Amino acid sequence: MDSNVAIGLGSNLGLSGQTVETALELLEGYEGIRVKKRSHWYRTIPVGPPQPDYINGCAILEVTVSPQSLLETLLEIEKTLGRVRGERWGPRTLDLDLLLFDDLILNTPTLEIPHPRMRDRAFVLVPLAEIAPEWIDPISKKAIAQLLETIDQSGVQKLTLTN
Ligand SMILES: Nc1ncnc2c1ncn2[C@@H]1O[C@H](COP(=O)(O)OP(=O)(O)OP(=O)(O)O)[C@@H](O)[C@H]1O
Ligand SMILES: Nc1nc2c(c(=O)[nH]1)N=C(CO)CN2
Repeated sequence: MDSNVAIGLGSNLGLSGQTVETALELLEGYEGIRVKKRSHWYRTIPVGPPQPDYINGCAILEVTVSPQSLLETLLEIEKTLGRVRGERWGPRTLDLDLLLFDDLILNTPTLEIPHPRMRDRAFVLVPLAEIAPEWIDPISKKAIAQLLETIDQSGVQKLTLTN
């Protein structure tokens, strides 16, 4: 059975625009993963310690793999594209977050779904609302478009030259 998954992509080191594009291409190359929809890319003000602006976006995948297996794939792509783990919420060449997996709620030591911080993050909700405004977050029971209404979006700016 196919599952619908939302992921978030982010980068603020190196050639960020290229890196996030390549991440989507690599994902398409995996058995059991298809990229169904993608948002525009956005320039976003960093949340956390002072660091360069990010490029952020979201994609909807159709998958036949398990949540854990998908997480492993995301971590593998982060590694392939040069991510070195630094400080928490610090700069990175690529960050791939698993945001939503159907209407699943999962809490394991290595994987939490929905992503626990997605509801507070304009850099997630703005691109996600572009491609999945009606998707209901199973924790808050609110649609993504509704969650977006409650947060400050001023740090998120659509990039018009790409995508
Ligand atoms: N929904 C999820 N998506 C991605 N990683 C997750 C998720 N839930 C738990 N993790 C775990 O979080 C670990 C560390 O993630 P990471 O270093 O990307 O955190 P971060 O990007 O600094 O912070 P944040 O999670 O706030 O975006 C991953 O190795 C993974 O095991
Ligand atoms: N704007 C923005 N800020 C961040 C981001 C991100 O992707 N975009 N990721 C972080 C670590 O998860 C910390 N801060």
